Amino acid sequence: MDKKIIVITGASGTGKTTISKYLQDTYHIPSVITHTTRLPRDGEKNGVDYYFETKDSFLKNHYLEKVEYSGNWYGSSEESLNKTWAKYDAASIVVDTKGAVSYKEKYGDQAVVIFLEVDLDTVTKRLADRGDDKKRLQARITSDEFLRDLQIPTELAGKCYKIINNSIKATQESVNNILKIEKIK
Ligand SMILES: Nc1ncnc2c1ncn2[C@@H]1O[C@H](COP(=O)(O)OP(=O)(O)OP(=O)(O)O)[C@@H](O)[C@H]1O
Ligand SMILES: Nc1nc2c(ncn2[C@@H]2O[C@H](COP(=O)(O)O)[C@@H](O)[C@H]2O)c(=O)[nH]1
Repeated sequence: MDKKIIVITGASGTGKTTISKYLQDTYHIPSVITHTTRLPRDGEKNGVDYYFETKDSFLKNHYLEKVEYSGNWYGSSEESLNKTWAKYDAASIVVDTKGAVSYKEKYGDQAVVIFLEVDLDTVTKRLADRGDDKKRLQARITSDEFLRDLQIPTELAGKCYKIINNSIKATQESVNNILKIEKIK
């Protein structure tokens, strides 16, 4: 079987991490851990949620793609993906839409892109309920990157699955169907 990378994208708070956890828990599809210079949120652990980096240590790694998002750097490495593919046929990764475009361009049909959409009021409430710091939340939801990621980028038009993540149950059903269509599980 061709190795697959399930690229989960969409604006901050649309449920990308929730879906990657669902893939891990239900289908044993592991998530490729990415690197960031942002500080950990309550409960986040180094090597589990992210590799947390300083600005200096971030620059020392080699990335397949890297982006600046709302004032912090994020990057993912080809080496991490290849290590995961050595053990599993499918992996997932959570990235912004710029990262998703990079994966689609590099991996073509091997990259199954899922774009999550939630309306602005709902996503703002979910981020506040998640416990995001009020000042940072305000900066994030007004950032160019957040506003850009509310819509599918033109490069991915017709090349990704869109799920409107209103109900978690319905979203999980949509994910199950995508895995069937893509013959992943
Ligand atoms: N369908 C849903 N209904 C209600 N709450 C949801 C739903 N999906 C996710 N959530 C909640 O919304 C919050 C944001 O979800 P999550 O952290 O998965 O988003 P994200 O896209 O990974 O965000 P970020 O990019 O900022 O890391 C979480 O508290 C999560 O539990
Ligand atoms: N292009 C990439 N985007 C990434 C990567 N790791 C995470 N992300 C995305 O950044 C924003 C902000 O994340 P947060 O955890 O601070 O809320 C979000 O859209 C992530 O999906 C990466 O390596 N490359």
